[in-house]
Formats: sequence, structure tokens, C-alpha cells
Amino acid sequence: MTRLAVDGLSKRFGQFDALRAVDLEVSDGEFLGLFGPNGAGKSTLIRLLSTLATPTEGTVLLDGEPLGEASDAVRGRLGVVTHDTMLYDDLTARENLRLHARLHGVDADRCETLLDRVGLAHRASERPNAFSHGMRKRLSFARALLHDPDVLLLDEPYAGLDQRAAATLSDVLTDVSDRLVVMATHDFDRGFEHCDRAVVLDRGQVQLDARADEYADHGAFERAYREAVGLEGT
Ligand SMILES: Nc1ncnc2c1ncn2[C@@H]1O[C@H](COP(=O)(O)OP(=O)(O)OP(=O)(O)O)[C@@H](O)[C@H]1O
Repeated sequence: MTRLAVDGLSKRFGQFDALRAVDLEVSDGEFLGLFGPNGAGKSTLIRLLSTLATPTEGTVLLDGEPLGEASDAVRGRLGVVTHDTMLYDDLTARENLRLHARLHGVDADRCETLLDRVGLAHRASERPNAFSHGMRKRLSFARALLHDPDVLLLDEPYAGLDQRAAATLSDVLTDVSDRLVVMATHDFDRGFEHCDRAVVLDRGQVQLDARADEYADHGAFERAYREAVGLEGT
């Protein structure tokens, strides 16, 4: 059973506390929607969970192993989509995936399957610098799934996607709902569609942590969100 344990996680930039002593435990099969206003600390948390940034204080454990000091094998259990798609612009879309496949010991055929899954099979020979933002996002999503990770960490995966791509992403997310997923989003509708647990961050702290089925629909959750971040009555 996969378990991500966040303990006392803080991130300071100069004098500013972007995250303040966050504690969270997330397990397999849990799809955690991470909500919060601009500047709440969502991306910072995703970057710390992804080992793309190091905490000022606190730890992240994946099945008891500190992620910060983790081996490539442990980090290989993570699939990550961040704002910065981190694609190699001097490689084609297919080569980007093949490189990732080689690094993770994945059969090259799976690259074709995923290119097709995200609707980029017909653009596979082009470099991502010729892609739109949404297409780059789709390619980074294919890369995140390529090695069949136990943990998916997604920062605003819907941002910049057209309706068709967003619908494809929703299907893909439904397919991986047995994994441990943490998804930061401003999209209540999409976020709520998938998550079974909703966490609201504001000013670097968890303001609400609830099971999604406590709310009748995403509108009810949105009201609880507004209260949690002090927007009630505005
Ligand atoms: N590299 C950095 N240097 C200084 N401050 C930073 C840095 N990265 C983030 N911050 C600050 O930390 C706070 C949290 O930022 P973060 O990007 O995590 O918020 P967010 O919840 O993801 O916001 P958004 O919804 O706008 O994407 C913000 O006030 C931001 O300005």
C-alpha cells in the first residue's frame, strides 16, 4: 500500500512563509483535490512533494522513506505535471517520451500508446517548441503516466486545455483513480468530479480537509471553500 506522509512541511522564501507546518497523509486510491486562492501555497506543496524543491522544515515520506534523500527508484514512483512542462525542446515529442521510457526501463511501444491517448500521435515527430501550451501540457501528462507511477502529482493539469483535451484528461484521470493522486486546481467542477478528498490551503496552511462526499455537489463544496478562505458574504 502506497502512503505519502507529510509532516510539519514548511517553505520560506526570504522572510515569507509560503507553507507553514503542513501535515497530511494520503494513501492509495485517494484522489486529493488541492484547492486555494492565488498564492495559497498549492504549487509550492506540489513542488515539494515532487522533490522539485526542498523544504525549509519538515519531511515528506513515501512508504516511510524520506523523499528528499530518495533514490531514483523511489522518485521513479512519482508522475508529475507542473506549470513548467519541463520538456526537451531539442527533441521531438516522441523522443521526449522515449528518453523518459529508457530512463524508467519502459517499453518504447508504450510511448505510442500514450501519444495516442493524449491525442498527439499525429504530431509525434514535431518538437514541443512548435506546440501550443495545451499540447505541451498533454505531452507532459503522457510523460507523467508513461512509467505507470504509484503517485501522481498534478499542478493545474486542466489549465490551457481545450474542451476536448480536458475531456480526454478527465477520462485518463478516471483510469488512474486507484492510484494516489494529488491535484491542485482552481477548477471546482473538474476538481470535484474526481476527488474523494478536498483540501483547502490558504496562506500556507490547511484550512479545510474533508471527504468530498460530505458535500452534495461542487456548489456546496464551493460554499465551504469560501468560508474556509474568508470569502463568505463577498
Ligand atoms: N521562488 C519563489 N520565490 C519567492 N516567493 C515565492 C516563490 N515561489 C512561490 N513564492 C510565493 O509563495 C506563495 C505561494 O505560491 P504558490 O505558487 O505556491 O501559490 P499557488 O497556491 O500555487 O498560487 P496560484 O493559484 O496563483 O498558482 C506566493 O506568495 C508566491 O509569491
